[in-house]
Amino acid sequence: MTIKNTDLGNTSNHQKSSGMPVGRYTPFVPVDVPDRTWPAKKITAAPRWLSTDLRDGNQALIDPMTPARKLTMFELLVKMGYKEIEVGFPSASAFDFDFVRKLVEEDRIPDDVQISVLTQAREDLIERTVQSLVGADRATIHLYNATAPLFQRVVFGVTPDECRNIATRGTEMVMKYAEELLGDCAFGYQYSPEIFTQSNTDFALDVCEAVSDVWQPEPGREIILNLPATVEMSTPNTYADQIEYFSRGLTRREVSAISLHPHNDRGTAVAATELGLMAGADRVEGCLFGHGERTGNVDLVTLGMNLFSQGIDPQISFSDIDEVRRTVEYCTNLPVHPRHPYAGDLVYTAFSGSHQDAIKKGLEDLERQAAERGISVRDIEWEAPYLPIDPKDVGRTYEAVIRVNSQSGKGGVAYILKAEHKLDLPRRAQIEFSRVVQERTDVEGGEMSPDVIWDVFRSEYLDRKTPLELNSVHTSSAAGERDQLSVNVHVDGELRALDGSGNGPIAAFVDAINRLVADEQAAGNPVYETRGDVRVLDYAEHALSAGGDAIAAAYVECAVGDQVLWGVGLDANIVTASLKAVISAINRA
Ligand SMILES: CC(=O)SCCNC(=O)CCNC(=O)[C@H](O)C(C)(C)COP(=O)(O)OP(=O)(O)OC[C@H]1O[C@@H](n2cnc3c(N)ncnc32)[C@H](O)[C@@H]1OP(=O)(O)O
Ligand SMILES: CC(C)C(=O)C(=O)O
Repeated sequence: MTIKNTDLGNTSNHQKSSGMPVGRYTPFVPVDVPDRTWPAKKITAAPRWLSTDLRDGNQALIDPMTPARKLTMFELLVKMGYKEIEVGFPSASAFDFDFVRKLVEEDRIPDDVQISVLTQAREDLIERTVQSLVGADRATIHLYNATAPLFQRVVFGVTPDECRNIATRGTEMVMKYAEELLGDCAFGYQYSPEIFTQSNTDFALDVCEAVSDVWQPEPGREIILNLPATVEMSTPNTYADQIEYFSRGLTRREVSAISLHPHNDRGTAVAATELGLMAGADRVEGCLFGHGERTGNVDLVTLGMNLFSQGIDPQISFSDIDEVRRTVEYCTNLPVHPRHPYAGDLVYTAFSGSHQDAIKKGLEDLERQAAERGISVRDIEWEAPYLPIDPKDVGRTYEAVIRVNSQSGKGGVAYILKAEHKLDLPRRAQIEFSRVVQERTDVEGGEMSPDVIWDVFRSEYLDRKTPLELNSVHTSSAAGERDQLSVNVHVDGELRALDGSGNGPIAAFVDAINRLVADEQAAGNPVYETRGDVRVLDYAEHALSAGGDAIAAAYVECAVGDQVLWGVGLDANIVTASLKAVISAINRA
């Protein structure tokens, strides 16, 4: 045998330069943490969450939320369990200011919820921001300025000392106006060295220490130091290194909450957040479904559900994920992607045959275990192929789990017949019917809905009335004797009385049919000339439901001449169901 050399080029992997201007980009330089400890850590509890849907999420929308939509979003967040909610940038617009006023004046903030508001470090904006909170029982004022060298040079035109000064002066002004205007309000303080990821970590730490010197955190008077990956710069481990480095270097650590605020520029915000938590962060800021500037803030739904799927309570309820999704779509006017983790339309759906087969077996295994242990499936530890969580835990249904198109196999089709119609087809019948479905999907393309699958099944197995249709059945059997059977059958529309005998009613019925064919052939009836003998090869039956008036399903595999086919019969009487199944196979021949 000769083996052809399939090497297409000189390089080992056949790939060629893209020709794209890669030389314009420089790799990120990570902070050096050779003795990092975070890789060995585990996340064992939910962090403190802050939703910034109404601020970072809102500022990035094509159509910022109207006051009514903002209120709907606020109420959703409260209902889900968020206790820290950034409600806006009050100095940005009358809309934002008025919304905060509405929450305060209409007493819409539950006692266990802390709202926060964002401001630049500019005196007029700080004063206006604090004014928006007058009358609030508690609130957090969040101040930011950029510490990254690029921003110092290009945006602000400041030296590092001046940059630090913007932060400390801003903090002083927040304290001044809050003390002047907020009376009894228990106000908290949050500072963000913006573009933390692009800043020198030592410098960001230095600015945060200076800000803390002004705020003077102590027990009962924490400072939140929020370290934004305003732009996600590199692989998630580099963010975790920055967080561990910062956390270790920070003084007054026990009275400082280290907060993560990741964006998703590289598509790894969720991973960066999880590693950041392992690196010691206490708190996470993000948006539902990852709304927010550019590629979005980190997605709070994925983060929360990732915890849930590990057996850790996210302390946020996602039990009606579709309601959460619908509300967010309404408020943001943007759709959630069908493949969005945990919530997308397609994420609890398998089209492909091998996935459907494995899921069907997995769900059956859970049912079997539940029956053996005498408990509900909902109390069984979840373990199912391809499904990281039970769709029912987020209010989705099994019905949507398996859907059928041209990529589907017998498992999916069988699952739908079982889930929707309680029909548990024998394996070879599954294979046969999935071919029938495949022929349809190959011709028509697209998805075949459970209703259409059922129509196809009925017309293929249950609704055929020619050449035979059962009219009535009489059987008699005595111990040790063969069953005697008399049936009235419509044969091509004409009612005929047939008799047969055999070991059991099915054998007796087949005998009756074979006698009919033999008689007609002997009489020279051309219709029966080529009709072969009927033989039963396999048989299965089950009840469709429990109880005395249950319907029985019978499946009979018959050889009709040289064809092998399955027939299906449904009837309240099991004998009638079996005979109908034989007729179903014959009518299909
Ligand atoms: C990463 C983030 O998401 S940060 C939040 C960003 N969100 C928003 O900006 C939404 C709301 N913002 C706004 O509506 C407007 O920016 C306003 C109303 C707050 C301010 O508007 P303007 O006064 O027109 O200023 P503008 O936003 O253009 O800011 C630019 C000026 O502010 C300075 N500035 C920007 N950020 C800050 C800051 N955090 N602290 C102090 N000064 C700042 C800039 O250096 C610049 O100064 P210059 O005019 O002397 O060059
Ligand atoms: C204001 C800060 C926290 C911000 O939104 C960011 O840096 O992305």
